[in-house]
Amino acid sequence: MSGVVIHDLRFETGPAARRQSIIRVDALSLAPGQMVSLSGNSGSGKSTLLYLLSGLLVPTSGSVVWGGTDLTKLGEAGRDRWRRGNAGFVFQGFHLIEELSPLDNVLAPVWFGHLRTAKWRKRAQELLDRFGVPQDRGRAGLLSRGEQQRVALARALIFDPAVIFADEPTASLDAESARKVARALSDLARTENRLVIAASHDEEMHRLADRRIAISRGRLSEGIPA
Ligand SMILES: Nc1ncnc2c1ncn2[C@@H]1O[C@H](COP(=O)(O)OP(=O)(O)OP(=O)(O)O)[C@@H](O)[C@H]1O
Repeated sequence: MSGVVIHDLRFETGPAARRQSIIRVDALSLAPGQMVSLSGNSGSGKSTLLYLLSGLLVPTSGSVVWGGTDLTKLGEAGRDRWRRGNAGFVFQGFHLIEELSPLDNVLAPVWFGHLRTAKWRKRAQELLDRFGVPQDRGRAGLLSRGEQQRVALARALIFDPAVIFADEPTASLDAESARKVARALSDLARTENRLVIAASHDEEMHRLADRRIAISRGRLSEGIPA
């Protein structure tokens, strides 16, 4: 995976007479091995850009090319396939199945993909160990919020994705847990050559980022976040 190259990306909403530009990026490329943070006020377009980059949203025009694959040329099934093979997701609200154990949460993508659990169990355990998640407390809902987000990180990594999309990954955590998650994301980029793209309001995330992109009303600028 050689990162992403974007050209003339536009995302607009509303009827023709009242067209509203939500995202407008003339050119941008993001290389692997980096954590890229997206900052900006609420409603500036951070999540929309993540969705466009991951093919969850289709732009009005423009291209999003990942290592030669233009997501905008693929249908929904093709984009799903690309995500399964290449992308992991981390969200502010964890999106765990609280009734299941941490291990079963990490294995959930394996079940949804109709793959053999036995083959993935060891990797799931190793990922939980790596992030220091206790596995002796029953269901995931009983873990602290920081631990829950680390389970979500382990789950995002189960298929060894080249890119991780994180939407406000530290927003609902206390300062210490937030620092741990921010450092883990930065490590995943720098030491494992993944591309981490994180929308965040958290200064620590921006401080640890290799590239900082500020968004204001859907337009990007690089450097010190707003
Ligand atoms: N499909 C859509 N139709 C209409 N408006 C949309 C659509 N998608 C996004 N928007 C608008 O685009 C703007 C950007 O939203 P987005 O969620 O990307 O902002 P954000 O920077 O992630 O905000 P926050 O920090 O609050 O999560 C908002 O005004 C939102 O209402």
